[in-house]
Amino acid sequence: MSRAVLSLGSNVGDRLEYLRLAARGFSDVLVAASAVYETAPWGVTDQPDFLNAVLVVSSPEFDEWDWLRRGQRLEQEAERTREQRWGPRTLDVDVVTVDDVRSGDPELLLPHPGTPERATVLVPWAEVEPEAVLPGRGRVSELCGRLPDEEVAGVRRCRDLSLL
Ligand SMILES: Nc1ncnc2c1ncn2[C@@H]1O[C@H](COP(=O)(O)OP(=O)(O)OP(=O)(O)O)[C@@H](O)[C@H]1O
Ligand SMILES: Nc1nc2c(c(=O)[nH]1)N=C(CO)CN2
Repeated sequence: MSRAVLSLGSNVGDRLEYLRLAARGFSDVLVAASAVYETAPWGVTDQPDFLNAVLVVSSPEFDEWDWLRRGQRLEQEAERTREQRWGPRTLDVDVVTVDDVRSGDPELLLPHPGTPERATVLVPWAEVEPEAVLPGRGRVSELCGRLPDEEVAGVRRCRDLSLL
């Protein structure tokens, strides 16, 4: 049995359709889906804005590697290519947490190390799980509160779009 938090991102092509492809790919194990957010790019800033969202998923059969593999299969379905670190992509599925699992394996770092600094993950996650805790780092809502205002403001909820 495991429960995972997944971050979805897209900034190439039909961004909403790619996020929906991912949501459909997890529909059998879906617990909750956030709203869709339009977000300013971080890392490589000279690229189009992203759509981001978070899924909470749970399955009696899955371990952390199963979540990673299913996400990677969906990235392939979205014809994702790997050209540049932090560069444009049709679909990114990151495993943010799996229960309290800690992993230093470079193929699956858990919790995902970028999480405390990424408003694009923390804001949608706090929306679906207001009491959530990032293992070892504290409450997600408090981590959000520590980010610079302009980063949080760069994560804009799209009221006219929905994942499901
Ligand atoms: N928690 C994780 N979730 C998803 N992939 C991970 C995780 N930890 C390590 N990886 C590994 O990261 C590798 C590269 O992933 P990817 O190209 O999506 O990185 P990125 O999205 O550009 O950067 P970042 O991981 O900082 O968001 C994959 O081969 C995958 O095995
Ligand atoms: N706003 C935003 N910026 C990014 C994102 C993302 O999901 N959202 N993902 C990246 C590579 O993982 C690089 N930059």
